[in-house]
Amino acid sequence: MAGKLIIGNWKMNTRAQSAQSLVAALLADPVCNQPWVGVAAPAVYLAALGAQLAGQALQLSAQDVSSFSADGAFTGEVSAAMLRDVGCRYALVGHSERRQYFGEANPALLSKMNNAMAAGLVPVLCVGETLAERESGQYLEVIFSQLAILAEVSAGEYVIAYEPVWAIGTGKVASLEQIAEIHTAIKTWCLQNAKPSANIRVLYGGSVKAENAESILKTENVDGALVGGASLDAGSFRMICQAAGKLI
Ligand SMILES: O=C(CO)COP(=O)(O)O
Repeated sequence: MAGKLIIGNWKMNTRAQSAQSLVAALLADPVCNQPWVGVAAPAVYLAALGAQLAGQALQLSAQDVSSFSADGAFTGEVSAAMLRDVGCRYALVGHSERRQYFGEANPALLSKMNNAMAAGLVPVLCVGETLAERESGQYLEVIFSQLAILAEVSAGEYVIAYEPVWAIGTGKVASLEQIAEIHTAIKTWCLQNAKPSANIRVLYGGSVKAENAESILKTENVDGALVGGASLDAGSFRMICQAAGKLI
């Protein structure tokens, strides 16, 4: 499938009713009910949304996946097989909020990537530098060290999302030059170092909105977007999908 991939990351938002209403609005809209559009919903709502999305084009994503794969005594964990069982196609891995608040780091993230792919999910590995790392000029080293697990993953399909931490939820968007630089560097790094993926797609995330989506999506080596806040509003998300749809 050529073209863009748009995933809305709802983070820790919605309730059962509002989650189902949001999905119902997206399903009723041919601009959004597309196989290249997905929603990453809270784990507790995935089963209901999976049932709602059965047979539809719109895809379901988890926001995380366990680093443990076998069923067993791992209290609180949700395995890749469980996510697949309720209809997920994607799982975010290593979102900066998971790295920041839950101490997630490369060894566990490698297991998450492998478990997701083994279960038939497409993991979306999130990478990105903090403001301090950008200002110190070390941002490429930081991103390459986060990508390093891709040299070790089992071969399979995965997606990468570049989300500069300083652009998440802040309204500060990376410039198109900054985005092009990093996306090109990520693809070059992957070609040289990563296990081959079916096709390497790099999404941009960080304050993507209806107003800036088209210019970001047109930028060199940007294969889609991971949308936070704007994905909670069907109208805003629709405009982002519309911008992507024009570029397919
Ligand atoms: O973290 C993000 C998506 O995963 C980006 O969030 P915002 O679009 O709210 O900045």
